[in-house]
Amino acid sequence: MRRDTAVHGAPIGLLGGTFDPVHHGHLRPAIELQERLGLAEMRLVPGHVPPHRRPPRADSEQRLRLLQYAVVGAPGLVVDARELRRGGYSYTVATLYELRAELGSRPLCFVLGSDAFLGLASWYRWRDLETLAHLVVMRRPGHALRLGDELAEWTAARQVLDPAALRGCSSGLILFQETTPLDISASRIRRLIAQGRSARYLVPDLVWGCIAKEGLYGYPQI
Ligand SMILES: Nc1ncnc2c1ncn2[C@@H]1O[C@H](COP(=O)(O)OP(=O)(O)OP(=O)(O)O)[C@@H](O)[C@H]1O
Ligand SMILES: O=C(O)c1ccc[n+]([C@@H]2O[C@H](COP(=O)([O-])O)[C@@H](O)[C@H]2O)c1
Repeated sequence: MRRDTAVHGAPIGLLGGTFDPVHHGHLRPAIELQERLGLAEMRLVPGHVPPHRRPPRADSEQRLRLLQYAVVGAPGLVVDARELRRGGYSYTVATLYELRAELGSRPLCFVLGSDAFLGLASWYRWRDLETLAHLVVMRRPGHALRLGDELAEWTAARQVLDPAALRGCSSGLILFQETTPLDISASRIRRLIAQGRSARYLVPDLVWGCIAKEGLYGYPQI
């Protein structure tokens, strides 16, 4: 934990994901947290090969393009493609080590949905994460937060209720946050498109346009 380190600069938020494709369920909570937590920016960090799931349907360049369309006109949201450049499995701990080396003592807030948080104890070197970043957990509709004993105990020792606490140290705290509940998932979007149905308004219009233009996820090409 780095609770005693002097910190410099406003916190930076990191929302890691497969983003296959990015959707409003990522973007609206991301911008709410960026504003509420006073983050200098919220970086969307697409993974290359996800460690804990099947490979994405769209390739890395396609998912990156969709993300770049998604953040047009949203100055608080930034795309950070380091995991795509690094290649291989996208272990969060490796990404956070890189960022910590670049950003010194600045608070880092790794944001994840409650579904991802439930699996935290299976992540690669998960106990190192607290030495590198705070964790901010957004409640995801349809995913009750029933933690196993080990994760519940670990969480209780680190949880804070006041978002301002994250600004006072570089890493090591856990904050749960309510964001606008949007029951949207990338898998549902992929399923809709594969069935020849519309996923419009679940994603930004520019993202939908790119999916259609590039024929992603089985979108019919005329
Ligand atoms: N609707 C949502 N509300 C809150 N958090 C979300 C939502 N959708 C995704 N997240 C969170 O965003 C991060 C990246 O999610 P990811 O890219 O895997 O999207 P997904 O919709 O969960 O994809 P899939 O359906 O393919 O599993 C994860 O931490 C996930 O919990
Ligand atoms: O580092 C790990 O072992 C690890 C295991 C599972 C998920 N993650 C990260 O958690 C984030 C959300 O994952 P996902 O599968 O919901 O897109 C994303 O940044 C993943 O790289 C990381």
